[in-house]
Amino acid sequence: MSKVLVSDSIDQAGIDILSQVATVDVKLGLKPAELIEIIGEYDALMIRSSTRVTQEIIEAGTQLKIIGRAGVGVDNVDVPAATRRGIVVVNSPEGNTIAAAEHALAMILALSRHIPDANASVKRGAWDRNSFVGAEVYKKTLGVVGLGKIGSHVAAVAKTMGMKLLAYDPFISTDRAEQLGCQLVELDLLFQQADYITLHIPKTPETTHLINATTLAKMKPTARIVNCARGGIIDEVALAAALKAGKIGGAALDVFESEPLGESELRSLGKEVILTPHLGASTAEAQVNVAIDVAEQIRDVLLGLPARSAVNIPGLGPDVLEELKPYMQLAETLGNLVGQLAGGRVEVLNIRLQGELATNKSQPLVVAALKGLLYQALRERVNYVNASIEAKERGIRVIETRDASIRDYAGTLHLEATGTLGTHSVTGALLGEREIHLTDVDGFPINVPPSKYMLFTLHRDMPGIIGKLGSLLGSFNVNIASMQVGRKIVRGDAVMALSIDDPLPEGILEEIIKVPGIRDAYTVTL
Ligand SMILES: NC(=O)C1=CN([C@@H]2O[C@H](COP(=O)(O)OP(=O)(O)OC[C@H]3O[C@@H](n4cnc5c(N)ncnc54)[C@H](O)[C@@H]3O)[C@@H](O)[C@H]2O)C=CC1
Ligand SMILES: O=C(O)C(=O)COP(=O)(O)O
Repeated sequence: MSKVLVSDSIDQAGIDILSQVATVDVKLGLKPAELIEIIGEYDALMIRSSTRVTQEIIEAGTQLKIIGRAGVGVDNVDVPAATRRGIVVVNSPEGNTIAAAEHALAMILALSRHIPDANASVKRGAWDRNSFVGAEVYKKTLGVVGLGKIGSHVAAVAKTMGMKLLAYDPFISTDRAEQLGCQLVELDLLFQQADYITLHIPKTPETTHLINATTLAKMKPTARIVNCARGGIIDEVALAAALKAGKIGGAALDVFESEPLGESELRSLGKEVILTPHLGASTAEAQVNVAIDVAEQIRDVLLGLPARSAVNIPGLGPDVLEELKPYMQLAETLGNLVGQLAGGRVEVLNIRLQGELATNKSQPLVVAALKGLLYQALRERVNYVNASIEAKERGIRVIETRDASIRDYAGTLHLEATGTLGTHSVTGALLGEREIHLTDVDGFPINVPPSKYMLFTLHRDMPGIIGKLGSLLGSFNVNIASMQVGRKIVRGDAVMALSIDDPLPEGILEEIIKVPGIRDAYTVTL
């Protein structure tokens, strides 16, 4: 019989499901060393946010087949390490959406009416009505950062309270935002105009310390900020300083850079600050939902069936996978590339299967292309199972075509993304030992294997331009691994594709665009 270790507090409904197929041990509050010592005995690990599943733990889990996160965020799991070891990581993407959204809404109202401090004062025996005069949310502006599942529900409820809604989410279409009654705006405008700011984004390298001394300085002195998403999106030291200096009006935090919250200036602040111990998902309903959702997936995987919300393994049959895997990798790379060239909010994705590929099953390739396209928005949380739904929810229209007559390579895949910043296209093929090659960028023929860090320029084909770009990159200590120019006519427009050894330093793109003859430049990380 399989063995499952439950190392965080999970609703009994989940334990009951697991017990149908496995011996279940519930061991809460294990220290990392204790977990490492025992994890080798288990086939599955079920957790919430308290257990940190590090690479060391994953490597000690020699029998592990699945890690189930009874909740949304998998940032406490080293997903790449699990993937490398072939361990499926599953979560419950929707089980606690309402709970987290309602907690954020409760925070907005509690901040506005000083409910926690007023309550504490009455319980101390006082009857002080003057210290707790609040503010109404009616007709105030709410800035929603991240208009995904939780952000959308917050927006819908806030709308019914009479709030004006601004939203920032570079991966959501204008149509989708409008359906929710939100005006999509740039982040700076949201910071300047919002009376309330609520964060509903994942923690990624781009969102870490998104709220810092500089962005706090842009907010109204009365602005109140709520974080029920992830600790670390707000720089807590900068927030405490801004609150003390009266640069913003208030803050309500459910999540912290380090949990449990240790020594913190935030604890010493008054009624303008509300702190809760990561309670967003802690409702009876959500805990039943996530426990059942994840326990069912653990049960299925232990029985050899696919999981419905795997964050790291395709939910496709092994036969299809074997045959299409190299093309799926091609589709995913092209999706990721064209999404970055398009610059964020893609509204239409055209996928054309060309040559021999035109007779193939297209669905897995479409899903893989969407997974690549959404990677910048969702990171490890987008997978082959959820990519189509996630794209649909973001209002991305997918158009699929086939053209067997295009025969410059055996089979090529062509992706064209149209977004708010224009249209870009890429084509790729598999060459030799199934090696991915880019064969066209924005209509210009090239032939380069993609690399982790790349720079593309659109320029006029004229003498000296390559040298100028090379010297400019050299002056920023950027090492070029390979370079190729694609052009249609001599001295006409051309595309340059450069593979570089490291990410491009900040500020250099602006310098590149200033080089005479260069019209545009894009940097991508694949
Ligand atoms: N406090 C708690 O107990 C809970 C916290 N959470 C957290 O709430 C957050 C949101 O969860 P969901 O709505 O379920 O996720 P979701 O994936 O449905 O939505 C996230 C949204 O953020 C957007 N986004 C990604 N990068 C962005 C960026 N740089 N700038 C602006 N928008 C960006 C995405 O396009 C997406 O629409 C996650 O961090 C999750 O871990 C979730 C449940 C409970
Ligand atoms: O689902 C999430 O992302 C959460 O943050 C909830 O965390 P928890 O399961 O309550 O420890």
